[in-house]
Amino acid sequence: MIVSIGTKNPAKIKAVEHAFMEVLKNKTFLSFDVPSGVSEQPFSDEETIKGAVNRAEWAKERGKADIGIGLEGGVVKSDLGLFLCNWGALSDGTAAPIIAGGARILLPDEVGKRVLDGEELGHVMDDFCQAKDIRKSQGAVGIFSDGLVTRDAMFHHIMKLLIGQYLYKQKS
Ligand SMILES: O=P(O)(O)OP(=O)(O)OP(=O)(O)OC[C@H]1O[C@@H](n2cnc3c(O)ncnc32)[C@H](O)[C@@H]1O
Ligand SMILES: [Mg+2]
Repeated sequence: MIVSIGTKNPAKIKAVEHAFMEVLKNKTFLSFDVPSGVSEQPFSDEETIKGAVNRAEWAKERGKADIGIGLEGGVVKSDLGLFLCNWGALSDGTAAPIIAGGARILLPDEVGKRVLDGEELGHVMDDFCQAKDIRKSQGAVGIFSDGLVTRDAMFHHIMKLLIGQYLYKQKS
C-alpha cells in the first residue's frame, strides 16, 4: 500500500511514517511538495483544514497512492490572543477526507503580534529563537512547551487520530 505525504517538511514526514509503522506494516512512503491552495499563513481553523485536505488530495493524486496525507499549521484569533492550530487530512479517494485536529497553545503576545502584523510564524520563530528552520524540528509548540511536545509529536497524535478513524471506517 502506498502512502503519499503532501510535504517535504521532515517533522511532518517523521510523524506520518512513525504513526503508520506503529499500526499498519508494509507501507511504501512517498512525499511531494504539493501546494496547500491556501495562504502561506492560514488564519482560521477552516482555512487550515482546507490546506490539509488540499495537500492530502494532491499528494494522493501525485503519488498515484492508496492514501494521501496532508498536514497544515495555522493560527486562530481569539479574545485571549493568537492560538497555534494544526490540522491533518487523510484521503483514500472515497467520499470526504478524514480530518483531525491537534493540540493548541496560546502564542506569546510578542510572537502573536508580529504574525497579526503579517509575518509568517515560521520566520518569526526563527528570529525569536535565533535559529534556522524551527518549523522543521521542534516547532513553536516545542519551543513554548519547553521541548515536552515537539511539532512531530503533535503531528504524530493527529496521525493516530486519522489512522484510527480510517481503520474504524474500514470495519463499519
Ligand atoms: O513545508 P510545509 O509542509 O509547508 O511546512 P511548514 O513548516 O511551512 O508548515 P505549514 O505550511 O503547515 O504551516 C503554515 C505556516 O505556519 C508556520 N508554522 C506552523 N506551525 C509552526 C510551528 O510549530 N513552528 C514554526 N512555524 C510554524 C509555518 O512556518 C508556515 O508559515
Ligand atoms: Mg508551509
